[in-house]
Amino acid sequence: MSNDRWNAVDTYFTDHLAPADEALTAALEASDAAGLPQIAVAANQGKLLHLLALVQGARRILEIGTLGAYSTIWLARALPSDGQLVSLEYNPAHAEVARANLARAGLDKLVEVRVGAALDSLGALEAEGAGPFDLFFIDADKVNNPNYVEWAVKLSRPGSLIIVDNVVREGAVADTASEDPAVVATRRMVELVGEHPRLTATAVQTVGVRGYDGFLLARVQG
Ligand SMILES: C[S@@+](CC[C@H](N)C(=O)[O-])C[C@H]1O[C@@H](n2cnc3c(N)ncnc32)[C@H](O)[C@@H]1O
Ligand SMILES: [Mg+2]
Repeated sequence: MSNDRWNAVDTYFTDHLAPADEALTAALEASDAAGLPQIAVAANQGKLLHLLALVQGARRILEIGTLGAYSTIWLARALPSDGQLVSLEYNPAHAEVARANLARAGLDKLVEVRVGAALDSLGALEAEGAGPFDLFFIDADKVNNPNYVEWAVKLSRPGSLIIVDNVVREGAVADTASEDPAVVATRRMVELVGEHPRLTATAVQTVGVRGYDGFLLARVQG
């Protein structure tokens, strides 16, 4: 089946179930204008994040990898008015675009974008006694995915959800011989999750406007 077919189906679903609005469109346009890479989640994936946060009744969300805050907007829109989302971003230029996009979306009071290497910010969050978070969206440098999952468990409560994006690596995740650091780390993360005594999880392959990919969903048990 061709990418054209995947795109057409994604567009059909998105038009009917996850239509763009002014703030989402403006966020993507501002991200493009600032030269950010076009690697945000697709609209229907953003809506899935939104729905997962709603189903979870999430009040506190931690995102690792902000880019222009497109996924952040979908997630933050599921929060109650006293909710909080912390999004960790390494690149100050990305964070600047993200903050402007969040302000335009009216979400700047709910969302804090923290600049720095996520591993440093996660340490700082723990030291501050932040958490527990109800939902984690991990979508940054893939080589650190095992570390990010460990941190998510540390900052979780029983029942927290952990979503890890882009786990398929164009199918290479099943390649035991791959030496690609992102693939090796993703495999380590999947196996860590599978063996973790406090996690129950699955992973799903997806196709669509972002090509062939997939995500992992885990729940922290008691
Ligand atoms: C795939 S993009 C995030 C996309 C965003 N979640 C969305 O779907 O709209 C990954 C982001 O992670 C950031 N990043 C890369 N390494 C990082 C690190 N060590 N700590 C924090 N952020 C990092 C990149 O600068 C980039 O903005
Ligand atoms: Mg992603």
